[in-house]
Amino acid sequence: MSATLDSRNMIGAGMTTQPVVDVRGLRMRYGTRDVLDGIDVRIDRGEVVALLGPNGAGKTTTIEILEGFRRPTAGTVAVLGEDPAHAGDAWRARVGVVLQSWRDHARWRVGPLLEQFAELYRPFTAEGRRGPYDLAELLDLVGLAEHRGALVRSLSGGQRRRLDVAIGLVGRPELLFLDEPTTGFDPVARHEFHELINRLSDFDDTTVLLTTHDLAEAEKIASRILILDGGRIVADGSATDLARSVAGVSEISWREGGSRQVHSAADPVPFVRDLLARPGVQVTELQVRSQTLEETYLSMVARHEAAGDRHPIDQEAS
Ligand SMILES: Nc1ncnc2c1ncn2[C@@H]1O[C@H](COP(=O)(O)OP(=O)(O)OP(=O)(O)O)[C@@H](O)[C@H]1O
Repeated sequence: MSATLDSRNMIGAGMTTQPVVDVRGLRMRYGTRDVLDGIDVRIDRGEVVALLGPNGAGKTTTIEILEGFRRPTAGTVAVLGEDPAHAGDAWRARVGVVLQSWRDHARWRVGPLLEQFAELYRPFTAEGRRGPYDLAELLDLVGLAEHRGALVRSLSGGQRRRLDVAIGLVGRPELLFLDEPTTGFDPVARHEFHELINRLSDFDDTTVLLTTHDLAEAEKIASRILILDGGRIVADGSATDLARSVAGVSEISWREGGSRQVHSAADPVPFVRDLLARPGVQVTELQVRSQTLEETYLSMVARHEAAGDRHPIDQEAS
């Protein structure tokens, strides 16, 4: 083992590094269909990872396996050092889950419901862990302070989703799973949610794994992006890393002698340097626009579609 320990990976002073999520050779077959076809992923403490992919790519399946709600067909899965399929309540207390949708709790009021959940976590408050959130602090964090006494069924869709996030957070998890967390959020709620995720990872070192179809959201909050397609991870890196791996990533535009010019380059710096160094040419309105994650994503998925491995393998069809 290396003598220098990355502080993100440390479980506590003097303890060894351990990935928060360590998945090897993960396969999932539904009937005759291989939805996950050999996935290897390691996620370290404090990372905010967005899992992207087309509808049906297997994002929810992957997350449900990591949460311990689904057993994989093959592969090894360790989450916070344990196999989620066999981990007990003490492990579950360290993990927060926001599923795609909840349909129960409608007759509860927001405050008592969250207090009830907090009580479930209290017995698992270990030394060095702060235990569940205080209700007022939690309501404030998720923007529900004014709805403390409201019936759950009276909440709007976006408020209901904030409550889901609060339920996932109440035990102050070390690892938070969020499956399409911002569905139904208005732009203000979305912005506040992004700030909340940044705060959790920056100040509490919470590890976050989320799925989303909102690529601008992934670009904004995720330190790392995984793209799942055709049963495999086809891209893994920061939004900038991914953009760099797709040709012609930056668009340089400028005005010269009254006309507008546009050029694409993988690395815009040498091009801009040469452009500005040309004698007698006056360049104005110079702009360099990097490829957005949406453009990168579309290029990558199209590339895999063209390669013929877009869809999970259907054994019967082949
Ligand atoms: N319990 C199940 N039994 C059979 N097939 C299933 C089951 N759950 C999911 N699937 C199939 O597995 C594939 C992956 O589903 P999954 O929900 O994991 O995808 P996803 O990437 O989360 O999709 P979306 O973006 O639409 O939420 C889909 O083709 C789905 O129909």
